[in-house]
Order: sequence, then structure tokens, then C-alpha cells
Amino acid sequence: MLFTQKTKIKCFMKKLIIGNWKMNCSREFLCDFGVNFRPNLNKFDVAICAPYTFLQDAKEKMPDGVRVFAQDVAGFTSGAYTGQISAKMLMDIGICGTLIGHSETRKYFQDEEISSKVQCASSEKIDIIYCIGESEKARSDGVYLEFLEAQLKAIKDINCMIAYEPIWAIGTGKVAGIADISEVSSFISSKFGKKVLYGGSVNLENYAQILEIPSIHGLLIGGVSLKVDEMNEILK
Ligand SMILES: O=C[C@H](O)COP(=O)(O)O
Repeated sequence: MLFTQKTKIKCFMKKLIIGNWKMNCSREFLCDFGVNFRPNLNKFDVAICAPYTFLQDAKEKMPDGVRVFAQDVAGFTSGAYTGQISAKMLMDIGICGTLIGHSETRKYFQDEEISSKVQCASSEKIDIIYCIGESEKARSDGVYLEFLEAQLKAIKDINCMIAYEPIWAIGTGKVAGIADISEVSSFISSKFGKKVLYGGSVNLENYAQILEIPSIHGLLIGGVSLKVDEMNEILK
């Protein structure tokens, strides 16, 4: 049986808020989250990136209208790749979106492998949230736009959204400045024609201001996405 979710990128007309649970989940957590999660879907498009083993459960437990995405996908279509999950396998269970290139996965893959992931996901027509972000050194050396542009080569002709996550802001409590987020998101949308999400230490204190940036189309939230009350507050 083929399951479908209508998650095509072009459908994300509202601000898109994505929770990335990373390698945090259990069946008990998921059930509690599903029962208590009350996003305002009239105002926001919402997705949760769950670990592979919880994708099916997440689809069942999340409120109707909340999309479920994977956190990564293989750069191969099929074959002897032990431990890998292909875009086709995701589509087969109704998972129509994935992150690619999150800095926590880029550590383990070369740029060419990230490009292959993009190509495989794109061939399967799975929604791609392509993550980019500069290192602290690239930022302090003033070469962050060049750094980001190099990462963006992989998606030049690909239909996807970009999540801008400065590496130094992920899980550190250090959020990028509004002017910096604005500069980078305007650069990406004007030069590459993509919608841009921001991620990196988003919390209850800073989310509203970030969402007001005209060139920001949504948020990719890590740590706070595990706290259902805080997600309800952001998504009210
Ligand atoms: O995918 C989410 C980002 O890595 C941000 O994580 P964080 O909100 O815990 O900083």
C-alpha cells in the first residue's frame, strides 16, 4: 500500500516551522507529544523530523496536517549500502520530505556525497530542506557568504528550501543577530531564488523577532522542538 502526504515545497505558503528531534525519541515521548501538540495550522505549516525508526509512529501520532520528515537520506538509489535508507524507501512509507546536509551529518560526508543525496531525493521528488551554515572561523574571517555559496552549489537547479543554520549557533544558545540572518537570507533568496528557514538556538525569547524578518520563511528548531509546551507557544 502506498501512503501519501501532500508535502510538496510549493504547498508551504505559510511560514514553515520544522522541529528536528535529532537522535531523541521514544514511543512514550512520541505518544505524549502527539496528545499534547496543538499547533495552529491555520497560521503555520508544521513538520517534525523524527528518527527513522519512529517515522511511521510519528505519522500516526502527530495531529492531522503535521508533516513528518526524515533527518537524512542516502545518496544511492538501492543496493549494497548497509545501514542506508533511500528516498524511494521513505516515499514508500509516505514520508515525502527530508533534511539534507545538516551540519551534524555533514561532518561524516564529503560535499560530493551531500550532492548525491540531493540528486537522489530530487529524482524521487521528495521535498528537500537543504541545510547550510558557516563555521565560526568563516564568520570571523568575513568569508561566510563564499562559504555558504560553495554549499549552495549542490542545489543550484533543485526545487528545495534552504535552512540557514550557522554551525556556531546550533545547540549553543548563541543565536545569530537579526541583521546577520537578514543579510544571509536575502542573499540566498535573491541569488538562488529559494525560501529560507533559520535554525540555531531558536527559543521562546527570539523566535518572534526572527520570524518577522521579511526574507525568512520559517524556522528549523532543534532542542526546543522536544518541549511540546514551548512548541505550542511558538505555534499558537
Ligand atoms: O536542526 C536544528 C538545528 O540544528 C538547531 O538546533 P538547536 O535549536 O538545538 O540549536
